[in-house]
Amino acid sequence: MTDPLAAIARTPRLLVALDFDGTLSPLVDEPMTARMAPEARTAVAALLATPATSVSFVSGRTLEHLRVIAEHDDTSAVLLAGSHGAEYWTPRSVRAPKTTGTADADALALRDALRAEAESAIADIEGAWVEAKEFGFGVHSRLVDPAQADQVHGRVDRLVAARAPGWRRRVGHNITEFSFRAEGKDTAVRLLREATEATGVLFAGDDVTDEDAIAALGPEDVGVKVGAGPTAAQIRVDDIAGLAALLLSLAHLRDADRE
Ligand SMILES: O=P(O)(O)OC[C@H]1O[C@H](O[C@H]2O[C@H](CO)[C@@H](O)[C@H](O)[C@H]2O)[C@H](O)[C@@H](O)[C@@H]1O
Repeated sequence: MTDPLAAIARTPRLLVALDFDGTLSPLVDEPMTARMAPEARTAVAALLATPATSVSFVSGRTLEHLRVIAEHDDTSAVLLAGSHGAEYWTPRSVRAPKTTGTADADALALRDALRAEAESAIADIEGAWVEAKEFGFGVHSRLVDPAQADQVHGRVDRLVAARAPGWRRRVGHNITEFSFRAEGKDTAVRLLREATEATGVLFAGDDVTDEDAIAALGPEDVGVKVGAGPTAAQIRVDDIAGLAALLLSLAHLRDADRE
């Protein structure tokens, strides 16, 4: 049987698309303090130094927040997809993907109103909080007594179902997210593939929302699941360190193929 890593290493133009939280960065209580693990940082740098290879972070984070936690600036070669594929940043050498979704004044007003209502709905539950996001918001329960977590998410689920039934709902690690934009990480991979003219994509992620991207990969691509849980990925690694080792191997294989 063909080794999927060795096969993708030989693709002429490679895109390595990586989820951020839980994949490159350990999960932490305060989301804005999340940073890439040192071994993940080393592996990303190795891939960026490899010919004909693009690296992208594909995150549910608002683009502005992703740039902070990824310690990313305008000199960076890493492409970014934020808000689950609704926002992009690319270096000057790569044409930025065009999205078709909108954010008109009515949608933004509803976002702000529902976020305030969600905050009121869970205000009595210790540790529960609402993260403001570009196209919606996220409801966090990481710091909530586990016996009350269902209540937190249930209250806001009912609120959004009644007031914004067309919004997209996503579940992740101790979070429920709501967005008036429908893009998913599958959209991100499609648009980034076009932008980078990639002939093959390796996507890695740890959470349910990453499965949108993994399920949409083609036969030439490779999906990597980080940690436990159901997946359509061909490869599973135990944790961030395991992924970093795999990415480093990919960089070495790709370099070796070119010698
Ligand atoms: O797509 P990702 O890069 O994995 O982002 C998904 C969400 O990540 C953040 O929440 C998660 O990480 C937090 C920091 O480690 C953690 O406190 C929280 O429990 C996790 O759900 C982020 O806050 C969300 O906006 C992202 O959508």
